[in-house]
Amino acid sequence: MRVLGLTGGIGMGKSTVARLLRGAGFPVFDADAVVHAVQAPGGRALPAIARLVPSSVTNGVLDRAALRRAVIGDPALLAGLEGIIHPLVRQERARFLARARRSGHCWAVLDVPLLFETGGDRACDRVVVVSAPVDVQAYRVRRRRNMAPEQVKAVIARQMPDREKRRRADDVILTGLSRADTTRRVRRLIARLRRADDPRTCRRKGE
Ligand SMILES: CC(C)(COP(=O)(O)OP(=O)(O)OC[C@H]1O[C@@H](n2cnc3c(N)ncnc32)[C@H](O)[C@@H]1O)[C@@H](O)C(=O)NCCC(=O)NCCS
Ligand SMILES: Nc1ncnc2c1ncn2[C@@H]1O[C@H](COP(=O)(O)OP(=O)(O)OP(=O)(O)O)[C@@H](O)[C@H]1O
Repeated sequence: MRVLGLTGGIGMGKSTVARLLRGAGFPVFDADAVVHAVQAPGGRALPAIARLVPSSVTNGVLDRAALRRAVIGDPALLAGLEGIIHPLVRQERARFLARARRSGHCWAVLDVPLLFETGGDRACDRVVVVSAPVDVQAYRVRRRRNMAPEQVKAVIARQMPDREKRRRADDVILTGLSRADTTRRVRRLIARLRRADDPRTCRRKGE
């Protein structure tokens, strides 16, 4: 089995590409979903987050917007939060890869926003970077989330610059045009991935 890393800056269209790959039968690990799960009521990260930023947790429920406000612009606090979250994400990722390997898939996809920043690309055979022009990125993030422009800037500043990600990528999927165009680009990517599959060693169940 080979591992395909999928990454890109906030709002670049990564989740959209992940959905298309999942729809084509690829097992996809969603790091953001793991972050959300460990931060949900009863989640494994909650006690430590409540100690780190006490005002963000009330009656066992995390206020993500409050946590975001607290950590954005406070690098030490964000590093503390990442220190809580990233080991849990790594654990879940290992479980996911073991499962995908056991079931004999040709490819497993790791959808991780901070793939390069956390060295996760070292576990990948290929890395796909999802990218769009910066003005499209800013527009999407503003429209979808209730985030002030300076918060958007702070998140983007924390992430590796898009051009650096594209430089390190094996494939780049541009999402600045229509959704139909994004879908076509992902189809072409899937065809490239499958060309190198060896049906004697893996299966394409549903893929
Ligand atoms: C700061 C938090 C509370 C904000 O929550 P919110 O619901 O507003 O955003 P969400 O979790 O959906 O993240 C949206 C996007 O923000 C970006 N982002 C999130 N965390 C980080 C980070 N630590 N550094 C850089 N970008 C980040 C990613 O592009 C991500 O896709 C949350 O993102 C969090 O707990 N982050 C720390 C964990 C982390 O490093 N996550 C990144 C994925 S491994
Ligand atoms: N051609 C396109 N391709 C991909 N996404 C598009 C396109 N046109 C508009 N969008 C929209 O852009 C937004 C951002 O896409 P998506 O949620 O996939 O990004 P993301 O990189 O996962 O973002 P985040 O890091 O914020 O979770 C979505 O609302 C999506 O519907």
